[in-house]
Amino acid sequence: MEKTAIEHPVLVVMGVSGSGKSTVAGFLAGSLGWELAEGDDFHPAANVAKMAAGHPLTDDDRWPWLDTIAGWIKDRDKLGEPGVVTCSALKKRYRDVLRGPNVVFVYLHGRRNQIADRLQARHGHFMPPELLQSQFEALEEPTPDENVLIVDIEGTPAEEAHRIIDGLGLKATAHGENTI
Ligand SMILES: Nc1ncnc2c1ncn2[C@@H]1O[C@H](COP(=O)(O)OP(=O)(O)OP(=O)(O)O)[C@@H](O)[C@H]1O
Ligand SMILES: O=C(O)[C@H](O)[C@@H](O)[C@H](O)[C@H](O)CO
Repeated sequence: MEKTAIEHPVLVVMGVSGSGKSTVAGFLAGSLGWELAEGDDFHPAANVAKMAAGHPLTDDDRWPWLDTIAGWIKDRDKLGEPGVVTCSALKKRYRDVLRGPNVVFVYLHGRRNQIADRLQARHGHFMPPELLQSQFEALEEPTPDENVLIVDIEGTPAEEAHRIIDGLGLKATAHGENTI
């Protein structure tokens, strides 16, 4: 996509479980000095329990969660502040809930095997690696008309964040921990 001309963008870092949303969003928000929200924190407890028990969420499980994230995005807009939020946003109709004048999607694209390896190596997270198959089944990749930057999940998280900042024509302003 073109470099963003939006004055206060909210970057929605999206992709299947294990694509690196939380990790990369941390570097992005840290480097840009922008507010960060973790989409997983907006899930009702029942959703987390369901996933932890090995069951994929349904559309009905996801609508209230998406509404909450959309609310966070709108609040940033009202404040005239940029931000970064993680959200799997797997289907086009989920992204329709999140879309807005200030929203730019950043899709972390990777091969299934590569992501499966990362999930196998990840510990202490409620999401079981076995749900990756269902995540790919639900996935409708964003198309170029969706105001999206597509990023391959190659290199270190800091390198990925650097490519995103560059690709969107943004400027890293902050220095310190978790910056690029
Ligand atoms: N660029 C990278 N290179 C190597 N490992 C990475 C990279 N990005 C993320 N990881 C690792 O891959 C695993 C998955 O990343 P992360 O938890 O950020 O994904 P996620 O998309 O937020 O997953 P979920 O949706 O399940 O919360 C983590 O263990 C993380 O440390
Ligand atoms: O839409 C979904 O199925 C969920 O949002 C999942 O993607 C989880 O939230 C996440 O992957 C686990 O951290």
